[in-house]
Amino acid sequence: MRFTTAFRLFSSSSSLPSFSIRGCSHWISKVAMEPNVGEVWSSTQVSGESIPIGKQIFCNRSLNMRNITAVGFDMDYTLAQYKPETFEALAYQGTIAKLVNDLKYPAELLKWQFDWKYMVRGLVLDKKRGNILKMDRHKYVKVAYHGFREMSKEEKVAAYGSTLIRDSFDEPDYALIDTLFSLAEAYLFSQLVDFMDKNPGKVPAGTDYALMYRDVRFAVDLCHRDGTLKKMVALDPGRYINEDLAIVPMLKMIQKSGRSTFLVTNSLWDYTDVVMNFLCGPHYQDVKYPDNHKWLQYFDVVITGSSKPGFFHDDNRANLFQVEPDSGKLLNADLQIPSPRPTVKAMKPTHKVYQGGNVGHLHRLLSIGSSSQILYVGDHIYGDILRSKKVLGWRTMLVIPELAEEVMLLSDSKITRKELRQLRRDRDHIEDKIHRLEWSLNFEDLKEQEQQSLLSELEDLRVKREYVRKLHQEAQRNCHQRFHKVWGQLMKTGYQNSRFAHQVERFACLYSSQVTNLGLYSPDKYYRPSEDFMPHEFDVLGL
Ligand SMILES: Nc1nc2c(ncn2[C@@H]2O[C@H](COP(=O)(O)O)[C@@H](O)[C@H]2O)c(=O)[nH]1
Ligand SMILES: [Mg+2]
Repeated sequence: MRFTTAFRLFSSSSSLPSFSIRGCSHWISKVAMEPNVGEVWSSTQVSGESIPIGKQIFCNRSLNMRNITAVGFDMDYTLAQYKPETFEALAYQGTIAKLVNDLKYPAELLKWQFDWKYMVRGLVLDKKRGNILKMDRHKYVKVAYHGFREMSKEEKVAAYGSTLIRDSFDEPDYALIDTLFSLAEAYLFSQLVDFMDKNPGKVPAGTDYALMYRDVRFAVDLCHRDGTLKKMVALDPGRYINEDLAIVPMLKMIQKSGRSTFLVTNSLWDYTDVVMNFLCGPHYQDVKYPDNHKWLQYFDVVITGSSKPGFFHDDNRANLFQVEPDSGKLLNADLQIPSPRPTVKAMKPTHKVYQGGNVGHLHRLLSIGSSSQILYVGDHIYGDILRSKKVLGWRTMLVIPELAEEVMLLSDSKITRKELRQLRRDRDHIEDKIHRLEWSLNFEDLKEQEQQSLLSELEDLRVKREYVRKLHQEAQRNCHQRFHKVWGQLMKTGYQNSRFAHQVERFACLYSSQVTNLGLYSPDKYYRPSEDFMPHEFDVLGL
């Protein structure tokens, strides 16, 4: 048997009192006694008969919950919704501090401010060119900024317009902003690009955009690993995480329906315990028992330090450790999980907290016969959703907090969108007319008078076309800016689905703004997708 420890988070620092898991109780009881500041992210109350649009669960691929026997959750940005204005700001400040103190960037960076609303998910950073891109589902770059300067159409075409060499826009030359954790680093990268362009002598010698990105990535990574973020969250979770009163009722509902529940998070045990204690209690009534890991009762299996997406790989040979919740000690657990025996229904394991391992371990711990019996809810397309669905065949639900606002704005933009579509049709109509006139003028045997009349009509139409083109462009810009001043609608780029939307469509069976929206539907719900339409069907059916 091998003993080691899970106390990486708090034990590495000397600047704050060194905590043990038991030691955390002093701030837990503080949290328990003092009301949490800030808004409640969601509650169990939904007024009215129907589910408000911002809380609905949308379905890409039909999913009958009756076939699901285990529901699993990611923790960070899924169950725990961080407040970007404090949490991402903390990551931003911590990263700058490391750039200045460890990597010798100029001290004036310490005065920089973070606009947490500027960056959005789904963007792509071009590390070499210092550009931030938004593209459509065909990977055509539609919006592009160099630092904070909008690129002209000509610049975009020069950098990304080649139709012969289609770029994949993937690592290593590009970085995907596919988790909310990346917003601060993307913003800082843009600031540094601007800064270097204006002050080439002020950055360390030999620095280019790609190197700057690497420095930022290194510093962000360190903030997540050395406790810069986690110690602060542990001291005052309510400052960084939205309280969510609907989590416990949702978990209870799933358990009551006879399904297993599990948690698979990349966070280590001590931090997981901090966050889950905050989300699930102990609350005020439990002040006497603040450190009892009460939240564990809502899960059958908890896997921390899972190293997703590697956790989902078949060839992952990571050892599985049992975690002793009170002490945080690790015990090698690989040998103690029974192999699956299809004829004998395995007993539920008495121990439930683990670290590491792989998906095979989890299936055995849950006695899962078929991977399609699992629904996993996460926030990260690559870390949580893509591999679990594509390779394992798990059913998936993606949490997209931005969706709540997006659907509200979408609903407000109905009239504008109708007008936009009409302008587009007008333009098409004029262009077709122009084509017919040009055809007649070129290929038909016309009399002089007829020719003059067609030429004059053609001239009028060309003026009209320009007028409608400008109207359409203006209306499109207004619509774009109503969603986000710079990047527009999360799920669209012009008339096409955005690259992010395309990924959601391909990899998430379900998607919704909050994990707790699951609690608003029957645990036996049959989720059905909406009908698909091809472009010709829109016209023929008048949609
Ligand atoms: N070392 C790094 N850790 C990171 C980074 N970005 C996020 N994180 C940490 O991952 C987990 C996510 O947990 P999950 O519940 O969503 O699986 C959390 O502990 C984050 O702090 C990073 O860039 N480097
Ligand atoms: Mg997560």
